Amino acid sequence: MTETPTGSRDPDALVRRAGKRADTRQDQHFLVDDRVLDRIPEYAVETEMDLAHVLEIGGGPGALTDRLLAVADRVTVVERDRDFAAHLREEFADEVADGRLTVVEGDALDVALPEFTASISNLPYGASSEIAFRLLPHGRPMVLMFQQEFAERMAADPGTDDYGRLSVTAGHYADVEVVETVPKQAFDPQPRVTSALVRTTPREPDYTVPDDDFFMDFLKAVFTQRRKTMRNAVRNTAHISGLGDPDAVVDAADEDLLSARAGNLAPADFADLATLAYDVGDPEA
Ligand SMILES: C[S@@+](CC[C@H](N)C(=O)[O-])C[C@H]1O[C@@H](n2cnc3c(N)ncnc32)[C@H](O)[C@@H]1O
Repeated sequence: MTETPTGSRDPDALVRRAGKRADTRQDQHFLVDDRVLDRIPEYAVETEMDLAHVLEIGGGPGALTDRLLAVADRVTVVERDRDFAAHLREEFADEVADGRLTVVEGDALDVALPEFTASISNLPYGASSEIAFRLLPHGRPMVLMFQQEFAERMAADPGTDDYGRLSVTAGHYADVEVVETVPKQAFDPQPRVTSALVRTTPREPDYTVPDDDFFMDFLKAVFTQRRKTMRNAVRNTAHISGLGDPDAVVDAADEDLLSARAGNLAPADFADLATLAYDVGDPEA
């Protein structure tokens, strides 16, 4: 335990007190740059995120946990590594005793998640996509660290090289912005690639879809063949192939969409086509 006030623990000292070498096969790359660590909660505070109960995935030695405890009423941290989970309980024993910190030892893809008001995490990159798509449907604002390339694809606009299925699926749940790129040197051990912080602001989509699962399947099918026109992209996909049938009755607006390529369509366009596919395709096929 330490007497250091919450929010100013030295990240290197935390790593030493954790008494464990980072295992990069477990995605253990720890943030050791105080300036980056201090800015992360700021991205939440400046947009007035509700910090009543912050969920952190992957606490590690606890440098970010420490910053979160300084701004949040309550924090739950999920950590898969048993030794780091034990270290977090010891390092923040006062906050655990006060009920301000809960340490859940387990895999973020499996454990029951608490009701949280925001998530702020430096994600394990090996599972960052799965974890993000487990969190996004909760409809809470988030500040998350990803590999830069992934972050840029998530935030990309239609018509850009980075725009793809990831942009549309993430954008289905939230507005996504890259707020900062983070160099490798901010971590120890350093990851192989540059990182980036993403802020997500949940919103209801400005379109409707037949159902979310069908929409996600539809996007997967059309982006697998992103260089083809939509009509050709759906032709070999059994349950939506009715849409690619030249005899299918579609109105002029949808005809235009079917002649376009996925990379140039906006989310609302995909929603229109998914609705049409739902109506003309054979869901049993
Ligand atoms: C990139 S480190 C971040 C650690 C710390 N938050 C920081 O910023 O320095 C990711 C952490 O997630 C943990 N982790 C890896 N995979 C996990 C999973 N599937 N579920 C929960 N924690 C995981 C690792 O043990 C590691 O402590």
